[in-house]
Amino acid sequence: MNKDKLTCFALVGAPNCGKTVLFNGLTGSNAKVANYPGVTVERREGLFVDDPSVSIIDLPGTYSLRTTTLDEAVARDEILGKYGRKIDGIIAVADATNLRMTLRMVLELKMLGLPMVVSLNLIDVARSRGLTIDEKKLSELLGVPVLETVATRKEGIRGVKNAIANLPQNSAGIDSNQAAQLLESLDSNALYAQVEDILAQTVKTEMVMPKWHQRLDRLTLHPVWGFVLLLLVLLLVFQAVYSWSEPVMDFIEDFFANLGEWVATLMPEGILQDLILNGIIAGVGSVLVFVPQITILFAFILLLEDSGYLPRAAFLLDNLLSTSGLSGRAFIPLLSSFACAVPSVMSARTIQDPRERLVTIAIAPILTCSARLPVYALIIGAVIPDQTVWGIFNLQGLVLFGLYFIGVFSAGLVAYIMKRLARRKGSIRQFPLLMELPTFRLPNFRHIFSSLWDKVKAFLKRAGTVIFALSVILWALVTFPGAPEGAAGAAIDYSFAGMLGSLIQPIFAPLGFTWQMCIAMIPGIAAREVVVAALGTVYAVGASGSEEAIQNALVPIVHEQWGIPTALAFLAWYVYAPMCMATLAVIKREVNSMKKTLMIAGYLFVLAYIFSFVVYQISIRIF
Ligand SMILES: Nc1nc2c(ncn2[C@@H]2O[C@H](COP(=O)(O)OP(=O)(O)OP(=O)(O)O)[C@@H](O)[C@H]2O)c(=O)[nH]1
Ligand SMILES: [Mg+2]
Repeated sequence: MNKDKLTCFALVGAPNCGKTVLFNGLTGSNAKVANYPGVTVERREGLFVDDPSVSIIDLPGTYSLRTTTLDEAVARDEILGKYGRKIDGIIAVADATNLRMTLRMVLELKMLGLPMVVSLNLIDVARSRGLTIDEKKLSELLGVPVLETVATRKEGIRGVKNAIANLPQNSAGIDSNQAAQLLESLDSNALYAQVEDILAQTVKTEMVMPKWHQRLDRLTLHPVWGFVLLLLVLLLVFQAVYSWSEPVMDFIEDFFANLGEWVATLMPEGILQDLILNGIIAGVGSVLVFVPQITILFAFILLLEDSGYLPRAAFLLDNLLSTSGLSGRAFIPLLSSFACAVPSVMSARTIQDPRERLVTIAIAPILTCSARLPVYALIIGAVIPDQTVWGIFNLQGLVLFGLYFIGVFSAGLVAYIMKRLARRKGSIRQFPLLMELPTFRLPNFRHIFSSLWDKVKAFLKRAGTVIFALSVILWALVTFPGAPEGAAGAAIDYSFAGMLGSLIQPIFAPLGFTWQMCIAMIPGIAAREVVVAALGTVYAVGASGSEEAIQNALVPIVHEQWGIPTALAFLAWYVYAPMCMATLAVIKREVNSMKKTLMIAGYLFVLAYIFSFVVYQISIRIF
């Protein structure tokens, strides 16, 4: 269908009131949802399930149409039709637990004169806290349909769908200049008075927070115990990533070893067998082994996101972050970089101050993303003994925690240095952290399982596509051309990859990197976890017999061939290495400057080199 002919309805409302859950329900999409403000930062469009001639647009949350941050501006501009799309109507989502905050926006929207329905969402939470709202009266006062909904349980969605179907489909729209002027001329005091008046007539009882909620709030925001709790939570996550994943990882490893042996008995020796065994199984298998760890990490991130704990941690860290020139506002974008730097760089749009936003974007790639987990896990598995320390901690888990900590610490340090530089230029402005604290909620397990499955599926899909393809290409590069007749060295030395590796290796020799590592780092530019797959392929082909290659998983190879200093230097390299095309591309898009992007990539590269060099030089003297 021609896009211009679609009727467009936009979902508008305060942050964290459930717009995206509703959007997913109305369009059958699965956009990201989490329990903190500022999750959606870009517009997203989907077709209405009941009527494909209607398009629904999900927008970032905004408290008012007069806005300050980039993500909020997206919402306002969309409504005003500045993106060239006329909006035919508004689905306003109101947070029933916090009507005061939401109503002002609803009134502003009403002034624009667009057809509108109001979804009074989170009504389950409001009720459980003893709040009663007279929905009929509210609808009467606002002059638009108001429907109670529990978006997460799809309650009341039918009503919203019907109301949408009954909206006039081709409204005249609004004149964006006129609307902008109208918004400018609004009298805030009069609006507030109107909100209070509506509240007085519709809200019958006060909301009482349950005791457990108050206690949990006090604990999580406590200046000392709050930190202890945060530390314990993080420690638990890394311990779990290690200890809980072990049995499944062993199982997957065995599975690929058996698969390899089985394939070897099925096929005659030769080039095809070599491709399947050493190219595909060694490459893809060595990455798939990490699925359990990634799953556990994501499960924890999702749990933390859904419970309402994260923004409290942001408040706790506001002071600490401010010493480095950032505010608690940077916390959530930065936290999401533990999953991946790409959404993290995008969610920096919620930061008002442009400089703070740039700094946040610049340090996001230092924080350990989940694609680095396989690299860390491989090397830790090879050089750090699997011991219990102080009775409860797994040493490998502790080292992993340490690596994450180095990431966090370095990010803080870099931000601090950037702040000093900025101050010299006299351009620092700090906005206090003003963020709505969402209420704690029992995580919605259906949502967690389905999001988790989406993430795991995405990882598997990458293994089946990008990683598969790169493994095959790399296999070809390490296999051809074959060794000349009567050659003395190993065949791989004469291959294209061998030649390329020896060419690059001198640059990395001071860091103790072998040429195999240099080769593996090249496809790793596409995505960090590919490094592990590439190492799998390079070492499998390099091994003398295919039998040996199948049985030798990567861990013992690294253990025997690299030596501790090289392994540690490689770990150090990956703490900073800017080698991820997707991140650089999104940084380029968000900062909109090639120069800044190159500067960010450059400083990360230099840091990686220096840190790795220092680690190598120190450890060859120790080990
Ligand atoms: N109990 C309950 N939880 C809900 C309801 N609607 C949404 N949620 C939860 O509220 C949180 C926020 O939902 P989102 O859909 O991400 O909110 P949003 O309005 O899109 O937020 P932003 O994109 O940040 O503006 C999530 O944790 C949802 O699971 C509801 O009706 N009842
Ligand atoms: Mg959203």
